[in-house]
Amino acid sequence: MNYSAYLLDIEGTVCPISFVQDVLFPYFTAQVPHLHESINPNIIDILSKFEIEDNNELTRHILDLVSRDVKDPLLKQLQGYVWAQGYETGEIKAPVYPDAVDLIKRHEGRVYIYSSGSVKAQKLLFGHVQGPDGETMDLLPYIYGYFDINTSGKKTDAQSYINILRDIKIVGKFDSDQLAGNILFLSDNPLELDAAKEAGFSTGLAIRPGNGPVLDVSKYSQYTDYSEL
Ligand SMILES: CSCCC(=O)C(=O)COP(=O)(O)O
Ligand SMILES: [Mg+2]
Repeated sequence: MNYSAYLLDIEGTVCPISFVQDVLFPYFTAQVPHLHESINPNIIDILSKFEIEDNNELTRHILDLVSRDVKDPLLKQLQGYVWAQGYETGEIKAPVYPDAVDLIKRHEGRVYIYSSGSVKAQKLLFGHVQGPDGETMDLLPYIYGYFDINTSGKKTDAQSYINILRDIKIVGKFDSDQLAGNILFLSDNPLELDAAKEAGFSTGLAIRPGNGPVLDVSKYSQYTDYSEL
C-alpha cells in the first residue's frame, strides 16, 4: 500500500531504545545538578516553570522524572536544550536504523515526526545522524514537519492525532480531501498505535531488538524493517 504521508515515532521506531536510555538520558542527568548555574535564558526560563525554589529539591524532582521516564512537557523541553551541546560538540550522534534512513529519504517531503521528545530535540537528532562511515548525516531536508507533546498532546490520546492531521493538512503537501487512513503512523508502543487508529490513521508496529513486549501482537501490522514501505 502506498501512503500519502508517514508519521514516525523516534525511540524504538527509527532508533534503538538503548540510544535514548543509555546515551541521551545519562548525558542529561549528568548535567542536571549544574543546571541552576546555567546562563542560557531558555534553560533559566524552563527551570523557573517547575516552580521549585530550592536547587537540591529541583534537581531531585527532575532526576526522579527521568528515572520514571515521565513524558513531562517541561522536562522534554529542558532535555532539548541540554542535548544541544552534546550534538554540537560531536559527543552525541544518533544511530538511526539504515532502513529508517532509506524510508525517510525515499519519501522526502512526506515524512513527519511525532515524539515525546521536544521538536528541538527531534531536529537535533535528525540533524546529527551517525553515517555508515562514521560521518554525520543531516536528514532534516527530507522531513516535512515535527510534532511533540507540547504542539499536539499526549501520544496515547486519539485527539493528538486529530490535531496532527489538521496541521498536516494546513502545512503539508497533503490534499485536504485525503483521509487519516492515508497516513501511516509507525511506533513501538501499542497504546500510541491504538490512539492513532481511533483517530483513523493506518498504523504499523515497529519490531526491533530491545523493544518492549507487546501482548496482543497479532492485532498490528508488524515491521521488522521498513524496506517494503
Ligand atoms: C527526540 S529524541 C528523545 C526521545 C525522548 O525523549 C523520548 O521520550 C522518546 O519518546 P518517543 O515518543 O520517541 O518514544
Ligand atoms: Mg517509541
